[in-house]
Amino acid sequence: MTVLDDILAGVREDLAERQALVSLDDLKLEAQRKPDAKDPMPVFRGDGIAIIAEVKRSSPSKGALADIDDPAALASEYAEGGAAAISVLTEKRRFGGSLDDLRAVRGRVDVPVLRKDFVVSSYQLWEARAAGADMILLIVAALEQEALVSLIERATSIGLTPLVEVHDEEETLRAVDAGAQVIGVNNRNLKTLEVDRSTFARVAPVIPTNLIRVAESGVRGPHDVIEFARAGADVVLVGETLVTGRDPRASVADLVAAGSHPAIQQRH
Ligand SMILES: O=C(O)c1ccccc1NCC(=O)[C@H](O)[C@H](O)COP(=O)(O)O
Repeated sequence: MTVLDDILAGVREDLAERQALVSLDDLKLEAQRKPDAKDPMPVFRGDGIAIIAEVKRSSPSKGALADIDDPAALASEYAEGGAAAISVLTEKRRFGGSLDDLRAVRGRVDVPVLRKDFVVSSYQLWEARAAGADMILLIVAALEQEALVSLIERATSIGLTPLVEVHDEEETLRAVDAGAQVIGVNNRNLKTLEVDRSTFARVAPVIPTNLIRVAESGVRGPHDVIEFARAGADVVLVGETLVTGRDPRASVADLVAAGSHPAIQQRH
C-alpha cells in the first residue's frame, strides 16, 4: 500500500461518517445559499507569478510543521503579503486540517480559497462549496479517468475551479483529456514523498500553453519561484516554507516580488 492509498482509505472512512450525518440534499441547499465562487483565472493569467499560500499544520513527509491556532489570521497575513489565493488543507488524519479551517479562512479573506484534500466523491465538492471554497484540488493519481472527467465537470458546474494535480507526463495527458484548465505539477512524489524540483520543468512542456500551469511543493524561497517561472509556471503553490517561517506576510511578499521580476517572461 502506498502513502496515497493509505491517505485515501482514511479519507473514505471519514467521508462515510460525514455523509451519515449530513445528506447531500442538505449540503446542496447550504452551498446554494453561499455567495458565488470567486474566479481565480484573471489573477492567474495576470501580470507576474501568482502565489497560492497554504495553511498546513502537518504532513505525512514531515510530521508536525506548525501550531496554527488561528488559520484565518495566518491566511489574512498571506493575503496582505499579496497571495493570489489561499490553499487550506482540510484532510484531518495526516494534515491536521478541517472544513472549519476553510470556513474560518473564507470568513477573513477576499482572495479565492482552495480546498486541498483528497477528493473521491462529488459530495466533497458540495462540502467545499458549502464551506465557501472557490477552488478544489483533484489528484489524477487518486482517480479513475471516468471519475476525473465527472468531478471536473461537476466542480465546474457548481462554480468551483478545479486545480488538477499531476506528477508525470502520462497523468498530464489524462488531465488535459479530462478537460482541466488549471494543472498543478506536484514536485512531491506521492508514493515516496520525495521532492524533486526538476519534475515541474520536465512535465510542464506537456501542458498546452493556453492552460494555467501551477508548480507545487518544495518552494524554499524567491529563487525557486524564479526557477519555476523560467520553466513556464504561471502560479506557484507554497506550504511548508511559509508555515515554518517567522513572518508569513513578509515571506509571501518576497515570493510575489520575485514572481514580478521584469526578467520573467509573462506567458499569458
Ligand atoms: O506534504 C506532504 O508530505 C504530502 C504527502 C502526501 C500527499 C500530499 C502532501 N502534501 C500536499 C501538497 O501538495 C503540499 O502541501 C503542497 O504542494 C505544498 O508543498 P510544500 O510547499 O512543500 O509544503
